[in-house]
Amino acid sequence: MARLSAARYGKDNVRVYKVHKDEKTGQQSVTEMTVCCLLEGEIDTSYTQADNSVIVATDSIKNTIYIKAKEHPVNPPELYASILGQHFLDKYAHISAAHIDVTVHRWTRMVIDGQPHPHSFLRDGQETRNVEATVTRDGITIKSGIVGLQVLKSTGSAFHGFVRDEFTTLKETWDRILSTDVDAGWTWKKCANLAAVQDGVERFDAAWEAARNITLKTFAEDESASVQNTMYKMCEQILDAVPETEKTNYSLPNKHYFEVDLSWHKGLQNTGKDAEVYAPQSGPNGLIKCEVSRS
Ligand SMILES: O=c1[nH]c(=O)c2[nH]c(=O)[nH]c2[nH]1
Repeated sequence: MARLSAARYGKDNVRVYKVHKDEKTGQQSVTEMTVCCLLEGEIDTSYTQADNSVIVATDSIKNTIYIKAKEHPVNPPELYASILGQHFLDKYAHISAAHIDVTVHRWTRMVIDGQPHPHSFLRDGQETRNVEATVTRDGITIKSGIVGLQVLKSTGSAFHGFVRDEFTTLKETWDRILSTDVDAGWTWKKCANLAAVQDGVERFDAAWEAARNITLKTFAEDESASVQNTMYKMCEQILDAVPETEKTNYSLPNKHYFEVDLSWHKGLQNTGKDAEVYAPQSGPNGLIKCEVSRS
């Protein structure tokens, strides 16, 4: 016997752009995001009995994403995701959960001749601001984050004292390059309803800015003993800075840069204290993850 033990469906990769035109100043602001919206509920018969009467078509879900972006603010993304998810619960009695993922892409205002340009923007990096909201009739859980923020420090990182045995070839180092693509998240205490998300809505932008600043400052200033220890310090500070969060997490690849021994060529010294030219590695890479909660 088979049993449908989990099911959700919806539209993924819905790309949305919204412009805000300030009539007074003539300044325009833009937001570009990619949205995924998946629904759960009493939809089992659509899988098990070909009963399409319980299906809100994924095409209609896509339309709803655009309509809600028109009717409501898309910033902060935590609010837009909550509004969008709440719509599906309010509209369809048989839907019990809406899972909304929003990925916001960077469009940073250009500065031309020292002045912020009123309507021109540049993509300054692949970094995105990410939100995962799960809306149910019991409340709204939101996880916010940063993905794809690429950073490198050319010194101020060590790695020694690790297990040495018959499997070990890595040398200990007191000075190495540290580089990663930051994937950071912070999970908010559950909101009872949409009004609770809206109440003090500025906390979402403030938390994103704090988390980003903490990440960069700690990465730059920490005399890193390991990726593990540096990311833990970041997590602790985010929990301190954003009291409405219950846990925080990082997932950091350790992007290796190998020294190149060039001594075979006319005795060129390029290792240890003489290292200047390195070979960046595309893989394999370390991958270090953690989640830190309030005790
Ligand atoms: O910061 C690090 N953590 C590790 O677990 C590890 N493992 C490794 O080979 N290099 C590093 N660096």
